Amino acid sequence: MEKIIVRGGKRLHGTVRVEGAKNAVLPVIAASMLASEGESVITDVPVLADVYTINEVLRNMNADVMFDYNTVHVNASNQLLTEAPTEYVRKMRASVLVIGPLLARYGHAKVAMPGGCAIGSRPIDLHLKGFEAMGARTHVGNGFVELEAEGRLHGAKIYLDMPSVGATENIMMAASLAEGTTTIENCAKEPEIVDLANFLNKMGAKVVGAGTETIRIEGAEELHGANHSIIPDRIEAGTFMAASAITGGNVLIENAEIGHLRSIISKLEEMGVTIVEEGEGIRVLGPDKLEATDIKTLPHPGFPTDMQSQMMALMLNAYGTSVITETVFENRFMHVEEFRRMNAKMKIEGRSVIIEGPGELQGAEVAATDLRAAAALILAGLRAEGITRVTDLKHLDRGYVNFAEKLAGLGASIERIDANGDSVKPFLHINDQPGNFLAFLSLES
Ligand SMILES: CC(=O)N[C@H]1[C@@H](OP(=O)(O)OP(=O)(O)OC[C@H]2O[C@@H](n3ccc(=O)[nH]c3=O)[C@H](O)[C@@H]2O)O[C@H](CO)[C@@H](O)[C@@H]1O
Ligand SMILES: C=C(OP(=O)(O)O)C(=O)O
Repeated sequence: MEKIIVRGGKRLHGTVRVEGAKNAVLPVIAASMLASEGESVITDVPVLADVYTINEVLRNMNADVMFDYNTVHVNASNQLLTEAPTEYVRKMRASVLVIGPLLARYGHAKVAMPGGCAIGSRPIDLHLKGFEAMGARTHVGNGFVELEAEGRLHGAKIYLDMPSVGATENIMMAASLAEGTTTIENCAKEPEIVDLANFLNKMGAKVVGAGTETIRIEGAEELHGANHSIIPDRIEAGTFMAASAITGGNVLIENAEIGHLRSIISKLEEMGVTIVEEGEGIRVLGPDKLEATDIKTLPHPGFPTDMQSQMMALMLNAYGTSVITETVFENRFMHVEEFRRMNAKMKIEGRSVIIEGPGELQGAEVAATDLRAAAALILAGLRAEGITRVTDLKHLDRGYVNFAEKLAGLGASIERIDANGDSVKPFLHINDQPGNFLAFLSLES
């Protein structure tokens, strides 16, 4: 099993560049299946396990997909299969995003029911309600969800009980090819929603209002391939901001979009971190002493749940009492137990964690319980006394490109090793043709 070994105590300094956003590229690749003619060329694509997974999902449904360095080419003009391959759907929940495009284009989609995961039960009832309002019939059974529509989907007025990112994206994609106008009220407002809307519009769709509480989509007769470059990853940016802050460092984060990072910046400033906007990005200067603060995760523009565990690592080192309240997912505190192995003192009360800081974090062997927990444990290791070993790195590889390498480039004492204790080379992207996916997975932790 691969591990990341961190020796705490180094202040980070230098420059790091943020990749394209995982949570933007996955829906954009799914949306490329809506094009009945032409190729989509998607640039600034991060080389992540999740991107390989969605590419493989599309290939298994008969789309031509090529991943060359940071560019994905999709040609979906072939007749596509309407059943998504279960082995890949199981790897990644975002695979449910193929339902909207398939249903809109062919009136049929069958996908394995995504189960819960380490952060909560994560149902897809809001996606299904939206499709039903547009004329689809849904059948859930034997571990699958199957949707069928007679003829074209029709536009509908859809109100989401909560602003689900995935439901907003899935419904937006389906509505882009439906007959008539769809409105989605109380929709998600994340920057990744805006990025998807921009891509759909380049494909010939008519989507207005993305980034606000109501999106209006006028369905088009057909859509074509388009060129699109993916927005920077605000969660990767936030994670490196936290890394600089926790080590009292001085790091310039290039390609960070400040407008997407307001809630994170505001909390870091409350903790005594200095943030300076520079031409090339955002400079983050960590203080000698972090101050306690409180955080409540919320849909955008509130504080993102995907930064909750990284901020917890900071709070463990902050002076005073901090409280984190998680309102988006009902079970996103699995990392608390792992932090405790590092001597962290914290108490879970319902949906909140109370931290009396600063603790004296000690290095330990800890397991990444999910993607962001993996990053958070590494951040804690940067500040802990002694050596921290982080296992279960398959989670990390879903969402961070060469994370250990990038931190080492900033001066961290960090190394990724394999089961024999040999150093693992950073992942160099290979031209991703069918089959190379397995080469990537062989790097598996
Ligand atoms: C690939 C991707 O973009 N993933 C992001 C996306 O996940 P995802 O799209 O799955 O997250 P949602 O916004 O849909 O989920 C938010 C909440 O709504 C609930 N819900 C959602 C759909 C539904 O039909 N019914 C329902 O009850 C979920 O269980 C959760 O409690 O947004 C999350 C919230 O910002 C982020 O943490 C994930 O990183
Ligand atoms: C929860 C996350 O992703 P996903 O929805 O793909 O599990 C994440 O990016 O932190």
